[in-house]
Amino acid sequence: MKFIRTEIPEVVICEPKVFEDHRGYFFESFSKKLLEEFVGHKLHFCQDNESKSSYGVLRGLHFQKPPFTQAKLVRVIEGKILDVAVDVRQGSPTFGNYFSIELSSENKKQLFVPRGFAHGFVVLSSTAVFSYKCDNYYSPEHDSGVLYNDQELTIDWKIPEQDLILSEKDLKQPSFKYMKNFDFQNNLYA
Ligand SMILES: Cc1cn([C@H]2C[C@H](O)[C@@H](COP(=O)(O)OP(=O)(O)O[C@H]3O[C@@H](C)C(=O)[C@@H](O)[C@H]3O)O2)c(=O)[nH]c1=O
Repeated sequence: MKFIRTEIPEVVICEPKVFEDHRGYFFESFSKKLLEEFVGHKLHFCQDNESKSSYGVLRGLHFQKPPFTQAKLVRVIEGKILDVAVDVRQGSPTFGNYFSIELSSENKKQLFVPRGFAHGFVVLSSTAVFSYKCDNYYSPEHDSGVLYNDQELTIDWKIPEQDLILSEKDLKQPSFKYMKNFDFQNNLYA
């Protein structure tokens, strides 16, 4: 597994080593030890999620409020997406910055999205199956988000606005300027 820091250093691209032969392919999709060594702290992934979406579906931008903040390790099993992580840690040198990357079943790249980031993705292929690990359990009471097309964030979602399909919830997410000063620091890692 190769790990690459992005321009937001805590956001890490993970590139598995893929072994191909006449039967197909094999790769280690997750190694707790290697990822912990690279990020420099323990990770306690406790919930795995999967969703399937069609072209233009945009899920996000989501995060859970303390004390249920979540780090995520995300990947694509089928299809292609643009994955986006926004730094919502007030006081961070990259507060309000975002990192985006294409993840696909073909390139097999994964993204480590730390706690204190809002996360979302849009589907670029006809369908996509998205799979991810979380290091905290789902807590609907702590579910929160930021509007995908917030004027301050100016995220390039790479597909025409008229093709986007969002949930009612995501169409009504608050704008970034209402982002509260959540205490992510004290909820970073156990
Ligand atoms: C996220 C989640 C949802 N649900 C339920 C709640 C709801 O009825 C249904 C669909 O929920 P949502 O609309 O929030 O699903 P979705 O929009 O796919 O939410 C996900 O989006 C991506 C971008 C993320 O980063 C994830 O952490 C998660 O927030 O599934 C759970 O039971 N457990 C979970 O962990």
